[in-house]
Amino acid sequence: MFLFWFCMVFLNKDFIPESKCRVLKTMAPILFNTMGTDHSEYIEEEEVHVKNPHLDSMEEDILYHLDLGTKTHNLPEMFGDIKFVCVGGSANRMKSFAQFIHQELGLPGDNDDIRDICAGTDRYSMFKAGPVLSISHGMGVPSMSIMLHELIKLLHHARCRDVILIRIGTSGGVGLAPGTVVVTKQAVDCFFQAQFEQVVLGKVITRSTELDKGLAEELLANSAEIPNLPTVIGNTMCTHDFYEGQGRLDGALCSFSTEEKLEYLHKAYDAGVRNIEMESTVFAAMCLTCGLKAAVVCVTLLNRFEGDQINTPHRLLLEYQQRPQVLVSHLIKKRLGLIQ
Ligand SMILES: O=P(O)(O)O[C@H]1O[C@H](CO)[C@@H](O)[C@H]1O
Ligand SMILES: O=c1cc[nH]c(=O)[nH]1
Repeated sequence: MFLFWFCMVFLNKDFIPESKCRVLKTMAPILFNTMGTDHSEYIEEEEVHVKNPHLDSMEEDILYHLDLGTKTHNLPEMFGDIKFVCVGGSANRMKSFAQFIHQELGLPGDNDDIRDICAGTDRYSMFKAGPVLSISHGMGVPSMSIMLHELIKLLHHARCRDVILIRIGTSGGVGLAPGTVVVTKQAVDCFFQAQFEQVVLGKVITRSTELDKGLAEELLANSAEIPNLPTVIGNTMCTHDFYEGQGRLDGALCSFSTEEKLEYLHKAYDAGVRNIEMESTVFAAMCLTCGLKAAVVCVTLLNRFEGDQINTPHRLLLEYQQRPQVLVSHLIKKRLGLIQ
């Protein structure tokens, strides 16, 4: 009880500077986690909700594709302090993001020592830097969905609280200059609807893909504080294919004309779509259902009104990929009170 009142007094904004207050507020749930459950009466914290009644009766939960489990690993000890989870398609990108954020947060130790927590499987890669978890999800909805099932259970078993999830990805731009960062307003399907359809036992279940508005606005406001980071807010279309599914003329198959392609992309633009990628709807839907605040931040690699092939030099592509990382790192540092 002493610890509780100590923290309540100490977290009072009038008592200490705002920057320190934010760091302590971030740490407070970790302190409170060690104190039993009654603190929830006093401090509002968002738990990670799994929506599966069967989980409670399972003696052990094996997170097969992450090579982790509730009996083999002490998940609260390994992950209980996680506050930010960043996900992206490629293992290398997520490793360099973990190294980058390690450096940006001024964490102790050498960022070359950051190891892949999921090294026992080659399905996904996961890296931890202080309160930040960085995980790869592969390409497409099924790959993202499997990773998210296991990640959300992991956060639940680890008793994490107040976690936000951000996808940092790449995309095709619609009417935007290559290199523009798009903060997603709404994740929409290929009919421009803000919904995700999952077939369960032969029936279609439709889930909302609403993202956290406050978080998207915060990211957009943060982008204005960073030089050379052209950023817009707009809808992101999620497709189940990179080629025909995104109206490309350069796949192994193509059943439409250039005019039909452009007509579709213009319709998408008129519906508010500013970029196209392949995971945002399932990401948004699963996070929303489980009470997790989520955002999607993708850089555009090309303007789809002008072409389909990604012929940007490799060096420039790498620089573009870093832009969502720079923006998200800025947000994390601000939230932790490390910058004003
Ligand atoms: O840049 P990432 O996160 O890999 O995502 C985008 O790139 C892949 C296609 O090249 C798709 O997975 C698409 O969503
Ligand atoms: O055009 C693009 C570029 C990256 N990722 C996509 O899904 N589409």
